[in-house]
Amino acid sequence: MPHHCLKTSADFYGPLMYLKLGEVPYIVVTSPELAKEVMKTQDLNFCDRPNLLLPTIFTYNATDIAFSPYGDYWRQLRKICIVELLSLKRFQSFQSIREEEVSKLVKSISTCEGSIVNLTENIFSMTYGITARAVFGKRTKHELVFKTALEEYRAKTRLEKLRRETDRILQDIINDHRSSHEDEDLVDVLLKFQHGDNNDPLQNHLTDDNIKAVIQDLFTAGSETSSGIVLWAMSEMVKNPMVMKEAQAEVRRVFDRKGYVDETGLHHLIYLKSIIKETPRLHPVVPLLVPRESREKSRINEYEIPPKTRVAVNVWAIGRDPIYWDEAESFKPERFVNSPIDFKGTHFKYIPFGAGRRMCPGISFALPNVELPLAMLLYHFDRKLHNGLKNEELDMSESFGFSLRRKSDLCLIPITRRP
Ligand code: HEM
Repeated sequence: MPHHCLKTSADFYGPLMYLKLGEVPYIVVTSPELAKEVMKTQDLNFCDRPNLLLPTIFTYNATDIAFSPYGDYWRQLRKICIVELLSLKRFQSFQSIREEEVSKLVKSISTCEGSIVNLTENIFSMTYGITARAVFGKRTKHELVFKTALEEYRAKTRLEKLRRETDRILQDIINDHRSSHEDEDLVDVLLKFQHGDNNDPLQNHLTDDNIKAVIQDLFTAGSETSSGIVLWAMSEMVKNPMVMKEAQAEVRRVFDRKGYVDETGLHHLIYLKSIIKETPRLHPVVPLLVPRESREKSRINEYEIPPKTRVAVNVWAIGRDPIYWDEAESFKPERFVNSPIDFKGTHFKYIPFGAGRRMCPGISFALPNVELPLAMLLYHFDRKLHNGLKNEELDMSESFGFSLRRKSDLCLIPITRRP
């Protein structure tokens, strides 16, 4: 795991390391102070993205939001993303989609009472389902093919063939949207920016390829990451039964009168929200953040940093550093109850969504996709491990790809407590 090796090196060499990978200069940052220097004090210099092979193939020559170079085009896309695609109004409009998809998950698990359920597969399908409906609407017949193609991208196989396949699917989806006008989804919103009647020349010139690049971003960033947090949180609760018990008691206390879980009561779940904060401290799904690149020659402390130096911030190592966290390796959600630390990228010892100009714009979209399934699973089911495995024996090994996933699927036996 690169983030493990880099932590070991940082323990020896210190929180600012300079590496050359072949000809490519890299700095690796492993402290909150230096993370703040890079992502706040000198954010304007370090907010470019490097030209990487995989995103170039995958995201139409890096014309998406996450990998496009800093400049007017990125600024414009980011604005569309924040004001139009991921706005509060838009997020609220997808509430019923989220509730329906999570209820479907609960129903499907209930039918497997007493037998082994692969929660990893189920959670990924649920978040793909929510994202597909939000981005493509109901109209797509391609969801499964698109999802499989993304999985294969993750395995980095048959890249060129896959790129052609996903391109064909996305073009089909765009064409379908041009010819039918049902409830507005995110593809419809993006299409408005092709033929908008506003005066901004850039907004009128989003090409089909630009739109496809943004769709890929929303799909990958929206599904992989949220599923990852749900599964890591559930795994930590299985390993720490007292935490599970307290979370379950809270959810049932809040929702028992109603008899079911919906989004309106989620704000009462103070302890569950702390679990959701504690999870990416130990298991950040983007452990080195998305690489940045410096635009000019600069200095950090007494060191000169050349232009076009790539930057990795080891969020995974910072989250486990005993200098900044008591009992750093233990899963202790209590540390976040009544704590001012939030996801907004202002507390640099805790930046699972990044910080600064390139910070994740999808936080408010992501959180209900994590809170709602966890609350529903805790409300309806108790669970046990199969093969007589003890809680503390649950394997927590990681697999590194687009996001940091569990290496083995999380499989549990559900016991229905609230039908
Ligand atoms: C638990 C869920 C999520 C986590 C942990 C997460 C984390 C991150 C991180 C660490 C970055 C890089 C930040 C940096 O470079 O400083 C990022 C960027 C990004 N995320 Fe998220 N993300 C999540 C969910 C989402 C969702 C739901 C969306 C959209 C639907 C989204 C869209 C994006 C985009 C477009 C970028 C690129 C921003 C830019 O370069 O300007 N993310 N995310």
